[in-house]
Amino acid sequence: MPPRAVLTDIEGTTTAIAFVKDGLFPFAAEALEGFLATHGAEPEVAGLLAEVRAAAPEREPVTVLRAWMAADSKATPLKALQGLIWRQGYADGRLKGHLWPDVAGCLRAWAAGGLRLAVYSSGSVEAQRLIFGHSVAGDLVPLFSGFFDTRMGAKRERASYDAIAAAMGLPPGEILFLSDVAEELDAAVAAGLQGCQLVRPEDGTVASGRHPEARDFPAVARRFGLPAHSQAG
Ligand SMILES: CSCCC(=O)C(=O)COP(=O)(O)O
Ligand SMILES: [Mg+2]
Repeated sequence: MPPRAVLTDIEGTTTAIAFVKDGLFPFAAEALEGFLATHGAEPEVAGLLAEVRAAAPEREPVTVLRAWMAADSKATPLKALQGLIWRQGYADGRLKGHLWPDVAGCLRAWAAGGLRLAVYSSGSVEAQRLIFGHSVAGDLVPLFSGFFDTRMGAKRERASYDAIAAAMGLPPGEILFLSDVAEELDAAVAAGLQGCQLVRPEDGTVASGRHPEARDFPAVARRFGLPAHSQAG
């Protein structure tokens, strides 16, 4: 059945892994203490620090956050704080959201063709809106009708995809999930979604052999009968 909606991952799927690991993560790491000193008492930040304390009550929150960063943990309060720190960098132009050149044209063509588009990333909803809102291809946020992060559950858990399909109001089988990570696709397919692994050799991703594969978004379109991408980018 041709998909009626596309749910996409970000890192490794729409966006270079290097942009996240060598750009976004160090930006947040360098700014962490200064950000907490300036904004730590604000309700949103204080609430996230309370979540950190609840997760690891025996240590200082900043120590826990540093350990999570070092481990590339997908802990929800860390991802939310990173999103808040990146906001300033996108606003003043120090950050520009990377997208592979094949991505924006396809997203525009798919939305114009009537597909519903949504994002599911370990990056917070704020971070998702920032990367697509300040992308190298312009503001793509209006193309999306849903943004989902780890508040829906972990990306390798089937229940997260059950919850996202319910939130999108579509039968799971009508949603195509795109990711570079086979374990995320395993969970999505277990929930009944269709899945396709983005295997971008220039990003170092490796095919699992367990899912349909595509090297870029036009190849996804060909494989799943989606509208062809626009040359306008
Ligand atoms: C929203 S851009 C930052 C992505 C991020 O923080 C991350 O941990 C990567 O997660 P993804 O689920 O997009 O692979
Ligand atoms: Mg990914």
